[in-house]
Amino acid sequence: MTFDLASLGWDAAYAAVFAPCARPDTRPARVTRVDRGACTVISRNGVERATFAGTLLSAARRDPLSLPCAGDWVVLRAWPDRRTTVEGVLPRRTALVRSAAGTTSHQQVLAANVDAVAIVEPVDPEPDLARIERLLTLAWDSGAQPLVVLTKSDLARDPAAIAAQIGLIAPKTPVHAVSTVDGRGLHRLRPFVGSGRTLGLVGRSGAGKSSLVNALAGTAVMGTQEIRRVDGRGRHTTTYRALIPIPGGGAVLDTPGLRGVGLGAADAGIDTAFGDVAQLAARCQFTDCRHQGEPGCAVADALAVGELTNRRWENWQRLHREIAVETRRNDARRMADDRARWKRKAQVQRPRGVRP
Ligand SMILES: Nc1nc2c(ncn2[C@@H]2O[C@H](COP(=O)(O)OP(=O)(O)OP(=O)(O)O)[C@@H](O)[C@H]2O)c(=O)[nH]1
Ligand SMILES: [Zn+2]
Repeated sequence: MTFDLASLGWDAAYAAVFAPCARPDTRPARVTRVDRGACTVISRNGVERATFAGTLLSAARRDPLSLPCAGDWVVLRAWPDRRTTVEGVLPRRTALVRSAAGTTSHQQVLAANVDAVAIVEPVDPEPDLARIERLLTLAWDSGAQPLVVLTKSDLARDPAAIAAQIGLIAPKTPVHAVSTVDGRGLHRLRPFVGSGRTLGLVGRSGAGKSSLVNALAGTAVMGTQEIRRVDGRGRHTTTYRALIPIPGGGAVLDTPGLRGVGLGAADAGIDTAFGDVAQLAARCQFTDCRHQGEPGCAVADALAVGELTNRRWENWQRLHREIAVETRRNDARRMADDRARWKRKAQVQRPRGVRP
């Protein structure tokens, strides 16, 4: 069986980056999931399992984000003893990165090389606006096009009205209400999983991501919550990320239900996700306005007339603080890493028996 990698997004630009690694025993592949220190990939030969090359593992000690993750294009190598290894990861075009809950210093790539990121949020119970804003910030920072998918719209009386409301907090972002029960709205998502295109899904556990994957892929490829509930372990979340090819189309990349999503250093995302607030802030009389009662503050004026809600303003401030703290922490860690590296280097270079 040969698999057409172009349907998964392989193109001339990826081929050009891969070219220097092209050898009779190497081939390109896309990672569909990572678990237990190895990964499942799709190459032209179809689905394969591969372990990580030693060079990859030692690079990961310096930069954990460099390890392969779902959606990555990688250089696969076949060994005479039938082992298959991942030798390298091609540069990511987009990367959805979060800071793990609690340990904000630990970052994790949730999805690589997705063209669009769907923030999946149910209409019932009521959508959580702060969570949507947080995930939009992360999505804009990834480099991919965000969209909001409101699931379970069969449970709402007026899903179009809810979508319009969400549109107000999601500048430049399409908002689609869908239902996997009656199928409404799903056709609007088709273009995002057309041939060569990959749609990433993020959202809390139970938002309806697995059901969406099944509806888009046309088969029950992902276990939904109902199925997992009977496995007796009481676990409700998808434990692995998975890139799933869509028959006749591209792919969808599901991520596990996220509880705490730290923003990391997603400063590039926040100005777009909150484009309206950024524009307001730029209109303040003083360029260094802190929007805390200074004269001529456009933010204060907008809050006074209700053009900007207190809820959105407070969330913007919260997310901004979080990014600032994380950026400082990252800088401090980078400096400590650099110092440690220099120290090691100095020890290696110092001739034996010579004391400084
Ligand atoms: N009424 C209705 N229920 C839905 C719809 N989509 C999903 N559900 C239900 O919502 C629950 C959660 O759906 P899942 O698809 O498992 O949610 P998930 O986001 O994949 O959850 P995790 O795998 O834990 O991340 C299940 O009981 C589904 O049957 C929908 O369109 N309408
Ligand atoms: Zn101001």
